Amino acid sequence: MTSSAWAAQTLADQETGTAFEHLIGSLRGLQDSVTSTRPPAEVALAIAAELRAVAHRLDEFGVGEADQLAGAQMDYPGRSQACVPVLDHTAQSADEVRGTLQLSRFHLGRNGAAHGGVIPLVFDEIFGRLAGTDRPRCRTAFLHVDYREITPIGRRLDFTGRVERVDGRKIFVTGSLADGDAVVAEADALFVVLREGQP
Ligand SMILES: CCCCCCCC(=O)SCCNC(=O)CCNC(=O)[C@H](O)C(C)(C)COP(=O)(O)OP(=O)(O)OC[C@H]1O[C@@H](n2cnc3c(N)ncnc32)[C@H](O)[C@@H]1OP(=O)(O)O
Repeated sequence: MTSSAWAAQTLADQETGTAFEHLIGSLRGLQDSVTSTRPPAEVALAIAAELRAVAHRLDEFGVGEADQLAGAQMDYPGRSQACVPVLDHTAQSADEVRGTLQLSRFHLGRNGAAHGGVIPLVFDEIFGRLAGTDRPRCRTAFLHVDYREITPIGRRLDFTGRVERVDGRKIFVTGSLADGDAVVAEADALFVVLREGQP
């Protein structure tokens, strides 16, 4: 069991946490449904009104960042964060991670290829969790991505991440994303451990 510097600042009771994760799962599904359909105007307008009503229903439960569950539930593969693709870790230590993820229509760029901006998002998530495992909180100073081939949506992809070197506050990491035998993207990044008082 590893501990993360990004561990939840807010722990919900299990019922609340699980229910919130269901809510995020439904939101992910909605993002895909909206992206992959072409409803007639009256249907689109009716659904838009329903979604505004849903959002309004949540208004009374607004909280500040320290109390939000989104992004803070580290026990769930997507940490209840709808912006970031769900990472299913199969191996995880403070030095190395492996796992799988699947991008969906919501992440589409064009012609079956994932949006180019999604790939660094994925690497930042993989690397950020890795760099913060059993270490103090750190932030991405740089993140360099090499796009080797298009990254397909709708297929299970393998990811890796590895801490190559730690030099004082600097943590250098590398990683890859593969579709079967084909490496579709590689990345390297620097994370810097935050000093006291740094946001
Ligand atoms: C579960 C959650 C997972 C998701 C995690 C997601 C993580 C993120 O995305 S964080 C958000 C994106 N990143 C940011 O917003 C960071 C913005 N930048 C900053 O806050 C600062 O520039 C920060 C903290 C990175 C470094 O600033 P600071 O603490 O003052 O460090 P500083 O003293 O300048 O540099 C420390 C060392 O790093 C090096 N360094 C800093 N930035 C860079 C860079 N871009 N390139 C190369 N080296 C760098 C410096 O040269 C220095 O090296 P040395 O010690 O050898 O002299």
